[in-house]
Amino acid sequence: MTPPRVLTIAGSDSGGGAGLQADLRTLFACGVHGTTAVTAITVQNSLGVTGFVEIPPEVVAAQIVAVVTDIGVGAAKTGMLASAGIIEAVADACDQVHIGRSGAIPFVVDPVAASMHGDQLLTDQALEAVRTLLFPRATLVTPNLDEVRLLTGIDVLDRPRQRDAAKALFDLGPRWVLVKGGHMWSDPECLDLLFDGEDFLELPGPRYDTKHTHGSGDTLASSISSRLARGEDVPTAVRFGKDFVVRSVAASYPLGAGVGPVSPLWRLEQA
Ligand SMILES: Nc1ncnc2c1ncn2[C@@H]1O[C@H](COP(=O)(O)OP(=O)(O)OP(=O)(O)O)[C@@H](O)[C@H]1O
Ligand SMILES: Cc1ncc(COP(=O)(O)O)c(N)n1
Repeated sequence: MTPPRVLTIAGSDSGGGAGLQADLRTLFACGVHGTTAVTAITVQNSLGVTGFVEIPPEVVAAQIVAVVTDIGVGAAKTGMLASAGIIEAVADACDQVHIGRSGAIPFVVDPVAASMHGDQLLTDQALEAVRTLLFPRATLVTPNLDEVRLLTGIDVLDRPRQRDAAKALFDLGPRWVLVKGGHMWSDPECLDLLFDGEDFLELPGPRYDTKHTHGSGDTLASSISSRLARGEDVPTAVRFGKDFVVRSVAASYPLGAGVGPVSPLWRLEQA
């Protein structure tokens, strides 16, 4: 039987820890067929990103239309989008194939701005395109605290500010906001906060003492997308994703001389 399908619109990480490689690994472990619209090719290893080339915007758009019109899609997610030109092309292509709030297909926007080493993966000019073109189309946005600061100017240092940030992000137009708490270094837990414009849902989790968390954001957004593609509602899919990423951080491993990746392989070992 054909499994559910999820489209990831993301960059390639040559080290295999994050980006579309992490997405495909996670989708496979979640029993979903993953398709890709590649946005950029990074030169990357466990020590960081030393460069990237962008894929021409029209080629990114053509990949989206090609896979959705033939293979179909139950949910789509974004990762690294690199430039305003690519974001504009993604927004147009998504409208064309009914991905996002105006269409029927759930759209998870992970507004990746930088790698965990601090290497920039999105131009400064593109932030405005994320705000005005992507957020209003999104079913769910999943920023980390650095991305929250870039998008809203709010420096989240504690849980009350995390709530303020969720409200400010909701005002940009997404249906749901998930403010991830992995970068709230003073917190002994990793608390992610889901907001629908009225109610908050707290998703507490442990903070494992490991530096090997490369790809945790991609793993979270992809595992959530895998459940949205099965027709689950957002809170149910987000609860699944949080549990999935926590287990994947617990199963992370060292790789190279720097930061190793989280691993969704625990799920296959359980099968
Ligand atoms: N050390 C940790 N132990 C357990 N869970 C973690 C840890 N670090 C992050 N997480 C969880 O992983 C997910 C991603 O969190 P984070 O806030 O780090 O996003 P991110 O910066 O986009 O991830 P990354 O840049 O590492 O891909 C969240 O659900 C967060 O709570
Ligand atoms: C191609 C690509 N996409 C996303 C990330 C973010 O992942 P992380 O924050 O773990 O470095 C990355 N490093 N590379």
